[in-house]
Amino acid sequence: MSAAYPALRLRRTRAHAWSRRLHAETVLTPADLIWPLFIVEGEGVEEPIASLPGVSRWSIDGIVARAKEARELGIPCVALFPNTPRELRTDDGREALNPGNLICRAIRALKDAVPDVGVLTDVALDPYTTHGHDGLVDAQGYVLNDATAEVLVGQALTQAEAGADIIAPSDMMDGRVGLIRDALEGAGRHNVQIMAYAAKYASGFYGPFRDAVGSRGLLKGDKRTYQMDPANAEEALREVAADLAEGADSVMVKPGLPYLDIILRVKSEFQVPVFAYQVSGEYAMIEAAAAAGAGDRDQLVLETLLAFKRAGCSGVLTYHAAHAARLLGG
Ligand SMILES: NCc1[nH]cc(CCC(=O)O)c1CC(=O)O
Ligand SMILES: [Mg+2]
Repeated sequence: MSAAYPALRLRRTRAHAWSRRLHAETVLTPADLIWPLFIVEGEGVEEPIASLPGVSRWSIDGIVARAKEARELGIPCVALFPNTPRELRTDDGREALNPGNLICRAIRALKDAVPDVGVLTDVALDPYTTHGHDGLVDAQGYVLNDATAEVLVGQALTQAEAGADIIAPSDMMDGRVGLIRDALEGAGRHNVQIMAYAAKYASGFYGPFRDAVGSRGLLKGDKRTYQMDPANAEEALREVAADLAEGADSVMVKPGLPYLDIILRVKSEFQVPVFAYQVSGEYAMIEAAAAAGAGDRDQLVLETLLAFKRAGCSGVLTYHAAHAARLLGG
């Protein structure tokens, strides 16, 4: 028997609900959530995504409705991902630069109808290319860094001109954050933020997302020459340091749960706003577990989201955002 016992009873503060609330070290609120939304052409369209049960692609009117729902629920920001029509996808992804493309029309509609909800946009070419890669590929299929970064600058400016509040480069090219920051400053867009997908891993958890944006069947090979090796943690700190030095306002770790150690290390090393992306495969895993009766859905959702807060995140991108906000009384 320990000498401290019975004076030390850690169970004492857990004995009542009011006391557990009083002693909670971390809180999760709707304000911690960013809601990713998939856009499709048309009017009044909702297309359910089979590998992402409960998540749909919406035409722009539906996206506006979701953003109004976000505002009601206290969710501060939505993230947009277009499913570009197949005939507009090219080897060079040039549709990304079209000011009238699907995502730009959605941004304008949102900033017009729901200006007080933040709009985050993904910068990468994969929803626009015929090969499904995030950048330009050479004859050997290698994704070119500097040539891609140049196009991404144009994509970022196009989104910013349409009204995007947060530019989120998810491509993992070296140097692109600095180039995008310079271009935004040059265009007078001083208050457009950059949330860098700084530590983004070559993950098996992105499958349902690629269905959602329509790139899965197109993707040639994998993304291991630009996304990070899951074996590496120190390299994630270098990635974060580089993006911060280049002007990122916040950094992201992606996927989420398998990389909680990275979140913790990034937060302790840099003391900057860190976000996690609880990605599509993680969402699907929770839904599958709940459907199989392996766990209670609501509890799994709130417990995993709270874990990101505990690890040091300022917020989380999650497909469960609306559901979680409702559970939290938003
Ligand atoms: N640049 C593309 C991008 N932006 C966000 C995700 C994944 C998000 C998810 O799985 O929910 C991906 C997929 C990828 O890198 O292949
Ligand atoms: Mg980098």
